[in-house]
Amino acid sequence: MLGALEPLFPRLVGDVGGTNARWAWQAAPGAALTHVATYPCADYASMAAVIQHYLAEHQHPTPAAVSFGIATAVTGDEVRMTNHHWAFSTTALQAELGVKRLVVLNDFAALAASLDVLGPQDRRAVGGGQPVLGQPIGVLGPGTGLGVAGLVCGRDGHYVPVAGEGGHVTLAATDDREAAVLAVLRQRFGHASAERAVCGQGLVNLYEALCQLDGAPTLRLSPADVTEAAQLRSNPTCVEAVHLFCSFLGNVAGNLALTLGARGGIYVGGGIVPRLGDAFEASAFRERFEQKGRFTDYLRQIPTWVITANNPALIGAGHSLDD
Ligand SMILES: Nc1ncnc2c1ncn2[C@@H]1O[C@H](COP(=O)(O)OP(=O)(O)OP(=O)(O)O)[C@@H](O)[C@H]1O
Repeated sequence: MLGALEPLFPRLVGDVGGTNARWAWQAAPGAALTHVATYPCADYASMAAVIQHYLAEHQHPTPAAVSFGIATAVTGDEVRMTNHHWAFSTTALQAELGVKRLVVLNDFAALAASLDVLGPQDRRAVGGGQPVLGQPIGVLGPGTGLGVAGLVCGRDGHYVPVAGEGGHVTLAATDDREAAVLAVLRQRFGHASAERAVCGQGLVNLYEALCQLDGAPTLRLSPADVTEAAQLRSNPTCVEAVHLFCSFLGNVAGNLALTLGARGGIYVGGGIVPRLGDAFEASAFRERFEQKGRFTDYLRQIPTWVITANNPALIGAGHSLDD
């Protein structure tokens, strides 16, 4: 029989994406997370280096336990990031840090692990629908990549995160313009996955595909340039790129809801959607989420929320040390 895990404190919890590594400290059971700090991954040679930098900067002792979510599939001791060059062995990292317990999990599994404790103040609804208690929940979020995970409820009422690599599912079109854009992406990448359109670089890919289709000059733009030009309405191709981004995200979110039977709701996380502001609510996201033929009524009942809580994945990483 499995015994309960010894509660180890103090703890370091983290959320490591392709661009940013966020860390926080939890001194004792039930204590709030403190010393939340974000570091650009590109500034550090390795995972151990950024952790040691955080601990030194905040003058923390060696923690008893460390848990972090990371943007990749975690399938064994060797962990290699999808959108960044860091790779490490979990056992070697634990030895290097000198901690009693180290938990490494997929970043969206960590985010999923926080969802059942989020309250109405931690999310903003986009569209209608009501959550059904005890039913599966889905979460997806465009950032450097596109993270996707689920949360399913066991017979004891306890929710368990399900990690997957749903960002790499094949993207589908819902109209002729999307089909034309997909053809360009397929030509360029071979496989046009959801992540090729629905992430930071995806915004740029969409913009460039539209320029190619329309025979327009292609500017060298960053993801932030695309959303800024769309917000200012200074570049119609950028406006359309953001429109397609939201449309594809709605389509993928609807697919996730159908696949999981996510009548507990779908959450949208990641760094990009909150930056779109009100434009996201006014976008095609919800319409595309619901637009699934004979299952439109089913999807209409499912709420979709944008996560507004600060650093929920850090809370989820902490929960993972107790499970
Ligand atoms: N204003 C903006 N509009 C659109 N995209 C932006 C904006 N600012 C930054 N980005 C893009 O957001 C992405 C980073 O997202 P996020 O902050 O969620 O990072 P992350 O957690 O490291 O990512 P991930 O977990 O997906 O690996 C980058 O691709 C960046 O170019």
